[in-house]
Amino acid sequence: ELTKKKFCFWSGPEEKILATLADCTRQSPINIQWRDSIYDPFLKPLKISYDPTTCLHIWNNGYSFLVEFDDSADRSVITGGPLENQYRLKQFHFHWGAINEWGSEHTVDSKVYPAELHLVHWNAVVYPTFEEAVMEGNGLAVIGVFLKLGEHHEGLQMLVDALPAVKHKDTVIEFDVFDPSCLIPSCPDYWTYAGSLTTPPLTESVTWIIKKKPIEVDENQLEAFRMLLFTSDGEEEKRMVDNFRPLQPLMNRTVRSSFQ
Ligand SMILES: CC[C@H](CNC(=O)c1ccc(S(N)(=O)=O)cc1)c1ccc2[nH]ccc2c1
Ligand SMILES: [Zn+2]
Repeated sequence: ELTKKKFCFWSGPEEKILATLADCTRQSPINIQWRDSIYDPFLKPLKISYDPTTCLHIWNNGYSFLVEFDDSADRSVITGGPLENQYRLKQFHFHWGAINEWGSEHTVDSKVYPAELHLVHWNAVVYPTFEEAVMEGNGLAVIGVFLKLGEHHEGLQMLVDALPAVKHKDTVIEFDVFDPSCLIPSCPDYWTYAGSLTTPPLTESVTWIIKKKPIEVDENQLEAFRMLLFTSDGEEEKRMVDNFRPLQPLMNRTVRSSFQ
C-alpha cells in the first residue's frame, strides 16, 4: 500500500526506512557537503527576468509570509541553469529561527544560517496549473538564498516595513511593486539537486537551486520576521519562529555545482 500511496513521513529516526518503503527518496532540505558536490561544466548560468509590477500582495499563511506574484503569463520567469524549461515565479517566502544560531533549512558543510529565502517557480510550459506542477517531478524550481547577519539590506527593508500589517495568520496586504532579484546575490555560483517541498504535502517535485553566496541582513530585519505570529487575531499569540524542516537523508542523490 505504501508504494502506491506516495506520501513522505515527517517523523523521527525510522524516517529512513519509511522513506525507502514509501519511495520518498528525494526529500528536502539536505546538508550540502561542499567537497562531495560535483562540478558540472554543462550547467548553464541561471537566467532571471522578473517584472516588478507582477507583485501582488504579502500574505501570512500561518507557516511563513509569502509575497505572491501574478503568474497568469510569462512575465516573471527563470530559465537556464539546470532547467529544461522556463519556470514562472509564483511566490517567495522565508524560513527562520527564534535566534540567529539557526533558522535555515539547507546547510552547507553543516553550517546553519539564521534564515533562508525560497523563490518558488513552476513549469508552465508543461503543466496547465501550479497545483498540477506541484505533483510532478519537474514541476517546480525553487531558488534558495541564505541570509546571514551583517549589513542592513535596503531591498529587504521594503518588505520588513510591511510586515506589521500581516502580523496575524490569514492577513494580507497589497504590495504592488517589488523586484525580488534585489534579494538574489549577483555571484552566479549555485548548487543544484532533485528534492521536494519542505512543508506538507512534501511532494518530490522541486529542482533546487541553492545560491552559494548569502545575502546580508541586519539584526532588526531578522527580528522583524520573529514578531510575526503563527496564530490568528484573537487566538493566544504564538511567535512565528523556527518554521524550518529538519535535514533529510541524501539517499542516492548527487549535488552538482555550477562552479569549480
Ligand atoms: C501542494 C502544496 C501547495 C502549497 N505549498 C506550496 O506551494 C509550497 C511551495 C514551496 C515550498 S518550499 N519551502 O519547499 O519552498 C513549500 C510549499 C498547494 C498548492 C495549491 C493548493 N490548492 C489547494 C491547496 C494547495 C496547496
Ligand atoms: Zn520554503
